[in-house]
Amino acid sequence: MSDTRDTAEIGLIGLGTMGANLALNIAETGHRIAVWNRTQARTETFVDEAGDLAPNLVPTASLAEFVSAIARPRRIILMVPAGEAVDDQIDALRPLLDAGDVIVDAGNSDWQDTRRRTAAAGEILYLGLGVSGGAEGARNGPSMMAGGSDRAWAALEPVLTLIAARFEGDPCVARLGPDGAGHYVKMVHNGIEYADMQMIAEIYGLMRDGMGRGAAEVGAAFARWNEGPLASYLVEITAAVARTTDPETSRPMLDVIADRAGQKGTGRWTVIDAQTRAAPLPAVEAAVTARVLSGEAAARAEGAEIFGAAGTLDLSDADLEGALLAAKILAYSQGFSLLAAASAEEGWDLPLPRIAEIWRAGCIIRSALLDEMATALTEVPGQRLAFAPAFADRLRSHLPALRRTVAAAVAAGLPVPALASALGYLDTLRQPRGTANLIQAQRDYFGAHGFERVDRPGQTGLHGPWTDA
Ligand SMILES: NC(=O)C1=CN([C@@H]2O[C@H](COP(=O)(O)OP(=O)(O)OC[C@H]3O[C@@H](n4cnc5c(N)ncnc54)[C@H](OP(=O)(O)O)[C@@H]3O)[C@@H](O)[C@H]2O)C=CC1
Ligand SMILES: O=C(CO)[C@H](O)[C@H](O)COP(=O)(O)O
Repeated sequence: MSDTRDTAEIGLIGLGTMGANLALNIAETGHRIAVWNRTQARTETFVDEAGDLAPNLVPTASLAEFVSAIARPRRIILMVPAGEAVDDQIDALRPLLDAGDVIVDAGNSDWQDTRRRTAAAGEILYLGLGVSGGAEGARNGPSMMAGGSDRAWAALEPVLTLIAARFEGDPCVARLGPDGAGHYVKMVHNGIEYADMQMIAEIYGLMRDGMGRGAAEVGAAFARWNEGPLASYLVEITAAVARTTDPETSRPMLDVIADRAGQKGTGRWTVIDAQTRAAPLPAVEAAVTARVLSGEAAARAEGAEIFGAAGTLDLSDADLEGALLAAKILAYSQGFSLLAAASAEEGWDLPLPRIAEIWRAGCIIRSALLDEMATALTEVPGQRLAFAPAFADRLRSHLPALRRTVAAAVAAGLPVPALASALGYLDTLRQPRGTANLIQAQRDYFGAHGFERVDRPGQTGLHGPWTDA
């Protein structure tokens, strides 16, 4: 390739689904961007197909050429799979970089890896950047959650602001805290995404299996709901996929796709992290479990043989819409509660209203509700979103629909684990005297674990006068 020294303002490594689109997005802002990909043929195809944007791309054939093509201080975005690939890429880059250069990890890295890499970066600056929006978002405007030092952020803020999605002119990007804070928020975003997708899938299952509706009818219902308070990217794409026909068989696409969902890890990480902080997200747990059980096709077939088929449902569209809305609010509320817990524990001071704001456009969980959530989180900082007056009102209106839907599904034997868990979460939070007194009695009975009495608050380690069972 020709001499490219210092000809680019920024660089990007990893021209896969996200990296290629992000590079084109940056090129479109007028920035010249150097690109390098492990498999060189991909770089060549990428530039060949870049059309009018090709003059702003600086293809490079080696890592050394890539680094020398970028003006100093260098800004280098990594868009490669999380884990070993990121460490390997940093190790390969490090000897080629100078103090003050910035590495940006824009993949879905584990936030603790980002914390470790930030600490090890020395004179190289490090920014952990959660990017949401899939291929379309990366190309036309993602939502981005940054974690790192002020210096690292200052180096990237101008270009990230230019490429970000905008909600009424407000760019959907922010520095949310130091080191792993950005990747942490992206992880929780993905946890909410899992719950949102699972709840939508459960509503689809009720329509398909309990109400005998075909994919086109399902698509029409989601399209209608997307005009109301449920308006969101995930509801919109659900309507689109349900209405798509397989060109090979002329059957609905949904009917030809195997019912086995994959996962890369962020949902599972969210659940594990939440449990370690005693800030559980049952709706996300249910969604992760459902993805795992979706892989148990043989067991599900055997279960159907042993226990028989599910029954039918008598529910209105209004019930299904209200159920999805209430459960969705509860899932987002659980996510924000986890962010609040992590913020306090890690000393991050996460700006929860700003997080809701930068999720209003560009990201996979964007939803009409997020603008209202940003306001609610500003008005009642630290409060559970579900208890904020605007959302408590919405929940009071739609909980009867969620109850009718869950009750009917349970009675018919149709699985609604995420919808039911959202309801169980709220019902637990509205039970002034819970049932953990019995748990404590049992623990004391079998293991002398002790309990506290209601009439002697603060005095712990008391034991019961248990007799043999
Ligand atoms: N797809 C999505 O919707 C989203 C993905 N992400 C995250 O973005 C990151 C990239 O994802 P995506 O673009 O989908 O992935 P792809 O699989 O499409 O692309 C991966 C890219 O990384 C390169 N790569 C893979 N392994 C290595 C390695 N060991 N060393 C150097 N380069 C490597 C590949 O190069 P090669 O051509 O040689 O294989 C390719 O360019 C991931 O962390 C993902 O979780 C974040 C948000 C959304
Ligand atoms: O980050 C994303 C969206 O926000 C990625 O698409 C991610 O891969 C989704 O997670 P999973 O693959 O586990 O479904």
